[in-house]
Amino acid sequence: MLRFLTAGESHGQALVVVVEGLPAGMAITEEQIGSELARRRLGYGRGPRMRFEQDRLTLVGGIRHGVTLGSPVAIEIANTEWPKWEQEMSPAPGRTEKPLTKPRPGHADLVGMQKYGFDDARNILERASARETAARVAAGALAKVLLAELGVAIVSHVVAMGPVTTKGDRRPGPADLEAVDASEVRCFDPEVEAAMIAEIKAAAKVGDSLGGVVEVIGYGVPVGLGSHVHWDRKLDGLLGQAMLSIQAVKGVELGDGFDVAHRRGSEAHDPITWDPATGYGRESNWSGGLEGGMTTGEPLVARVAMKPLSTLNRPVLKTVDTVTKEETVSFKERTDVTAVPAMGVVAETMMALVLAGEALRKFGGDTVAELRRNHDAYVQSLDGR
Ligand SMILES: Cc1cc2nc3c(=O)[nH]c(=O)nc-3n(C[C@H](O)[C@H](O)[C@H](O)COP(=O)(O)O)c2cc1C
Ligand SMILES: C=C(O[C@@H]1CC(C(=O)O)=C[C@@H](OP(=O)(O)O)[C@H]1O)C(=O)O
Repeated sequence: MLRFLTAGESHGQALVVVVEGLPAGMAITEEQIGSELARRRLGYGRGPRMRFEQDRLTLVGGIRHGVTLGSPVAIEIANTEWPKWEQEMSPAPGRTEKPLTKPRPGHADLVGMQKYGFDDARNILERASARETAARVAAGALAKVLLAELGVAIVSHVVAMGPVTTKGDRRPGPADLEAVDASEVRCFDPEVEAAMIAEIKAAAKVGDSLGGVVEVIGYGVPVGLGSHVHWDRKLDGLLGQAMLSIQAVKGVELGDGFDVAHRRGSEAHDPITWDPATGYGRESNWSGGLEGGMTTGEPLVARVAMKPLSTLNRPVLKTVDTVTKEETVSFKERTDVTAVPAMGVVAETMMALVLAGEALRKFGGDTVAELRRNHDAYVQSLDGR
């Protein structure tokens, strides 16, 4: 079993993540984690904060001389902006002189203030903020290393930015990841990429924000991760929860998802094939690599929809001042216009963490060699089955 916990506030001193359940003997470098963190910060439309703030990484425990020990791995991501925020975010008793009292519609501000009994929205938004996803991505980097040992690779790309969508259904493979990363919007098609950038520019010009859709694909996933036997073991359910836990994600589609609902059964299910050399296969992959809550061995495909960000650079969204109860508007001078490309990297992370957890559940092992041996023996045993 793989567990992880994150802690820390957006403008706090640091984020911390503890990952428990990784086998011993996994080779891990700070650079691997750092490069995943860097990928998450990128993307056209990200706000100014991404330019001046840096993630300062420290491997606190669980890794010695570049190898996991089998003990919990603890990672700290220090915030280089902390000196500027030390007073505002101090854990010592005291109060901020000016509490934030104009909650933004669509953010966690108002409901959080009501639920947790605060009169300062900062007590809520600091934790609701997607800065927390940096800690998840650090954990996801470890999960990706584990999955690579089993021949699993995860790729994501942006398929919609606001109204601009990709044409056709060409999917990047593992070898295309570098090309996708080289795109400022993580879109595989240069023509559509240009239209997406134009759309972001247009939204930014009028102080508005954009959402979009990302496709995440898991390659090399073995047959039989997840299970049909109980609701909370179904991989579709685990993936749905993991993706929907990402800030501003409002929809998840597995395989052809909503589209299959409009087809007849004869055009909705992937015909099963048999090849003496490669065993069972599917003629198509409308199911997105999932049947009965288990992976089929076909690419695992999830599409993840993000709403337009709720902080706007233009004062248009109506709200109420929680002190005076007077109508006012919510706006801020600094926000991302869109974070869809960054969300794609977070979605890869969530798929990696779910798959790594299920791989450990199925194959077990205290060392990575044991995990690999168990995996390979199982894959071998499928020969002809
Ligand atoms: C990578 C990433 C960056 C985000 N950046 C912003 C932002 O700059 N401004 C904003 O209002 N929301 C941003 N969000 C979304 C908010 O964190 C999110 O809407 C908020 O926590 C409320 O949660 P909910 O939308 O899931 O209900 C971002 C989300 C992600 C995944
Ligand atoms: C800091 C990150 O994302 C932040 C997520 C976020 C939000 O409301 O979720 C709002 C923005 O922060 P601020 O309002 O301070 O400019 C983003 O920059 C990050 O991803 O590392």
